[in-house]
Amino acid sequence: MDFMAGWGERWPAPAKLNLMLRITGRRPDGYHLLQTVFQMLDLCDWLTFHPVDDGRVTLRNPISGVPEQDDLTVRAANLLKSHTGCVRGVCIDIEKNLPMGGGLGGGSSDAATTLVVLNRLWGLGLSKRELMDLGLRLGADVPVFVFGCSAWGEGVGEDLQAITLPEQWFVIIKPDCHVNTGEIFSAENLTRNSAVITMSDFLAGDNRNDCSEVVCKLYRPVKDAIDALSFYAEARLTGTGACVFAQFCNKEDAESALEGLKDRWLVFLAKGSNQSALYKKLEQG
Ligand SMILES: C[C@](O)(CO)[C@H](O)COP(=O)(O)OP(=O)(O)OC[C@H]1O[C@@H](n2ccc(N)nc2=O)[C@H](O)[C@@H]1O
Ligand SMILES: Nc1ncnc2c1ncn2[C@@H]1O[C@H](COP(=O)(O)OP(=O)(O)OP(=O)(O)O)[C@@H](O)[C@H]1O
Repeated sequence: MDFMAGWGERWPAPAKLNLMLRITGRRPDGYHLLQTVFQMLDLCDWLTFHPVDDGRVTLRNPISGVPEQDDLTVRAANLLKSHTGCVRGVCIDIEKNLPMGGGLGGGSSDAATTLVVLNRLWGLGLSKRELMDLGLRLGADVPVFVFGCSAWGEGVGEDLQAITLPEQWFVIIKPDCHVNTGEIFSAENLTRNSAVITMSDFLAGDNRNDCSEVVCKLYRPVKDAIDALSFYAEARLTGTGACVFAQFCNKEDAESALEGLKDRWLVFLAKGSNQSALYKKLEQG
C-alpha cells in the first residue's frame, strides 16, 4: 500500500444548503431541536495536508480574522490527536472559496474534511460514526459533512438519514452582512414550537425556514436579497443565513438569473449533489 497517497493532494470541503429548517423544541442545554434537509453542493473549499515531523498542527495560510488555533481545521486535527493519542503533525493549506458566516457550512465542512482525511492519512482507523461524534463537539453542522451525502436531519442536526433529491441547480446570493448563528438562536421571538413533519410533507412543498423572519428583521440586506432573487424563483434562507437561494431545474434558467443579479450582488451558481464531493474523491481511491 502507498501510505503517502493523499498527502499533498487537494481535498474538497463542500458547501451545504438547508432546503428547509424547522425548530421543534429546545434541549435543556439551550441547543435547539431541528428538522432540516441538508443539500450537498458542488461548491467547495479545498484543503491540502502536508506531513511535518515536529508533531504540530499549523496552517500554511491562516484565514484573515480567524486566529490559527481557533480555525476549525486546526481544532479538528488537534481533537483527533487528543482523542487517539496520535503524535503526528500536519500543515494544512486552505483554499477558501465559501463565504464565511453565510449559512453554507464552510467552516464545518473544512473541519469534517480534516477529520475524514487525517483519519485516513494518519491511519487512525476511526469509524464514520466516531468521526461524526467528534465532529459534533466542533459544531452542529460538522456531522453531516462527515456523513457525506444529502440528508434529512433531526436532533441538533446529528441524527441523519440519507435522502435522494433531484440534482438541481441553485443560485445563491451572499448579502453583504455576516449573520451570527448564536444571536439568531437566542432571539426572543424565534419560532421554537413548529410541528414535527415527515419527509413526504417536505417533498410535497413544506419547506419553510423558521429563522427567516427573525433574520430578515435584523439584517435588511438579507430581506433585500430575498426580494431580488424572488423575481426569478422562490427564494429562501439557508440555515441562519446570511445566504439566500433559489432552485432551478435546468442550468440555463439558473444562469440567466445569475446574469440578472451579478452586477448588484455577490452570486454563486452551484449544482446539488446527493453524494458529497469529498466522498466522490474518496471513492476514486
Ligand atoms: C443553523 C444550522 O446551520 C443548520 O444546519 C446549524 O444548526 C448551525 O450549526 P453551526 O453553525 O455548526 O452552529 P454551532 O457552532 O454548533 O452553534 C452556534 C450557536 O448556535 C446555537 N445553536 C446552534 C445549533 C442548534 N441546533 N441550536 C442552537 O441553539 C448555540 O447557541 C450555539 O452556541
Ligand atoms: N476554516 C474555517 N472556515 C470558515 N470559518 C471558520 C473556520 N474556522 C473557524 N471559523 C469561524 O467560524 C465562523 C463561521 O464560519 P462558517 O463559514 O462555517 O459559517 P456558516 O456558513 O454560517 O456556517 P453554518 O452554516 O454552519 O452556520 C467564521 O466566522 C469564523 O470565525
